[in-house]
Amino acid sequence: MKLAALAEAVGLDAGSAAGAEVTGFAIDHRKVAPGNVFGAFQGAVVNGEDFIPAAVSGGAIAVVARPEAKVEGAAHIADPVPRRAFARLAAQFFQPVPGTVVAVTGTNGKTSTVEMTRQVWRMCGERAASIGTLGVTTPDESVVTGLTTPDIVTFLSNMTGLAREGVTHVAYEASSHGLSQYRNEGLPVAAGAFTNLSRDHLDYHAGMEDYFAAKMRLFTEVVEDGGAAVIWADDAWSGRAMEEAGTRGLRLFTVGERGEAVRLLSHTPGHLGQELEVEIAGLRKTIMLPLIGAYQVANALVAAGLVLATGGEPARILDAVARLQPVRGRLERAAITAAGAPVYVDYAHTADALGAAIEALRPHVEHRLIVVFGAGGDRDQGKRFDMGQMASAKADLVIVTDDNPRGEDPARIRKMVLEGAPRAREIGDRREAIAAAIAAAGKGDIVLIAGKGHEQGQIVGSGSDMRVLPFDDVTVARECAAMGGNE
Ligand SMILES: CC(=O)N[C@H]1[C@@H](OP(=O)(O)OP(=O)(O)OC[C@H]2O[C@@H](n3ccc(=O)[nH]c3=O)[C@H](O)[C@@H]2O)O[C@H](CO)[C@@H](O)[C@@H]1O[C@H](C)C(=O)N[C@@H](C)C(=O)N[C@H](CCC(=O)O)C(=O)O
Ligand SMILES: Nc1ncnc2c1ncn2[C@@H]1O[C@H](COP(=O)(O)OP(=O)(O)OP(=O)(O)O)[C@@H](O)[C@H]1O
Ligand SMILES: N[C@H](CCC[C@H](N)C(=O)O)C(=O)O
Ligand SMILES: [Mg+2]
Repeated sequence: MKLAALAEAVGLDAGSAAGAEVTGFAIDHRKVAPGNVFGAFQGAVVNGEDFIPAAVSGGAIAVVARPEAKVEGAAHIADPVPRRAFARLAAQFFQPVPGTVVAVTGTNGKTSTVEMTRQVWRMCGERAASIGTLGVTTPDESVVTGLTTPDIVTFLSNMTGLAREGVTHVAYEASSHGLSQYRNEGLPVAAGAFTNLSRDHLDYHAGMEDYFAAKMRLFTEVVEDGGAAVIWADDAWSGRAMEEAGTRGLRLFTVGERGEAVRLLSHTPGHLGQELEVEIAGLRKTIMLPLIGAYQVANALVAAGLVLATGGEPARILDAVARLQPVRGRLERAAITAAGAPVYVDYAHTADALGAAIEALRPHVEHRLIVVFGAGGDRDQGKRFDMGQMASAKADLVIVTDDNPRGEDPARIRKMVLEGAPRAREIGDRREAIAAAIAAAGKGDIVLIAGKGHEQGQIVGSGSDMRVLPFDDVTVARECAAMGGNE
């Protein structure tokens, strides 16, 4: 493919490299191959512009960079927002892509929603995939990727790979990091969904407004013209999200008790799931959702909204929602203790999520709800106090432990959590904390182990000292439950 053709399609000037043949795209100079276009971006750690000479010696024919960057020996495709220009240009190269692509943003519920969207599509007969924290899940396999949102080159090449495998429908997770770094876009996105907004990632974003603005790029820039916005209507930020989508002229699909496209009329928690009365595009039906917790209703219905917005049939969508399978590490029932107390593992790692996970279990608790959790190191510190406070307000026994301390002193992280939960027990070692919770649980109690969900390791140290110690909450819960005994 000639660079001129790719550039013209997105209104960029290929300059001296117009006639050159493009062989690929790279954002890391170490990955540049002859004939590649290099994206030089100012990053959080280093300035990619410093690697322009190395990229050119590696064979880059053109460099997408700010107008003020210095490029010699290759064409300079100058743009004040180089990450965006690069995404648009690269998307011209990575073809074909699946015909129906949707994205989900929000503080909590993205992974669950993309996974449920994939399931609903599959049950409606489509070849569907999802991309997010759990990796890439296709009709044939599931591949763990490590990051929720990969870099733009990996993202677009994954999309092309999926299209070549015959996947026609993809739901992907658009994190605020991914959105603010233009890591997941360029290709036509038919619909975007917003689940909710609450405090997280304020180590990276300047404040809640900045965090919200990053998420809103999904509606203001990423979704294609004439596309749809699916919005959970019952969140404090929903009104503003609707305004943003409305200003852009997107087709609005609101979901929830206040939703119009997908309205939740009632939900009654049962032992193994919940009865939902739902109205979707005028069709009213009562279904059994085979999952517990109000938050899973929200995610299931936003998934239904996405399928509806991309042409799904209401009756088939509701049948599919009634057959949804649990999402790994989201209120996953891991074990039953010797005393008969169920143990759940959940990925709640914000105060809001912790509240939602505890509330999900509350209707099933006869006696006490025991929660074990910690907070991640080298991440938003302000959420720690809030998480402590939420847990102590809503649970009966709180045990504060470690969760990926990374480069921080774990005792200091726990102290910050404990400031919000002064009556909590502190047990740093996560296995011991889980064992203590399980030993303390009697008949009628429920244990919730929060924060790690599907994660397979405890991340300790940073930089060259970083290690991932194998750790799986579900396995540890089972081992501790099998040991039996009360404290
Ligand atoms: C803070 C952050 O998000 N950093 C991400 C970001 O880095 P950056 O652009 O700021 O990169 P940088 O390291 O400063 O480098 C700047 C540029 O120079 C280039 N470079 C760098 C070094 C070199 O030798 N040569 C070179 O060319 C880099 O490729 C980059 O383009 O872009 C990189 C490539 O796209 C990401 O791998 C990296 O994620 C790091 C590893 C990370 O830990 N990110 C986490 C916080 C994250 O993004 N998490 C969210 C989940 C959040 C949620 O679920 O809510 C996610 O979406 O995964
Ligand atoms: N709709 C929701 N409302 C409130 N809390 C939720 C909702 N959905 C999920 N949660 C909570 O958030 C946790 C994480 O859910 P999920 O993995 O789907 O979210 P995510 O947005 O992908 O998270 P991450 O930002 O880490 O990728 C769940 O385990 C649950 O505790
Ligand atoms: N157990 C985890 C959850 C992190 C979720 C991730 N999406 C993020 O905040 O980047 C931690 O705090 O380390
Ligand atoms: Mg996720």
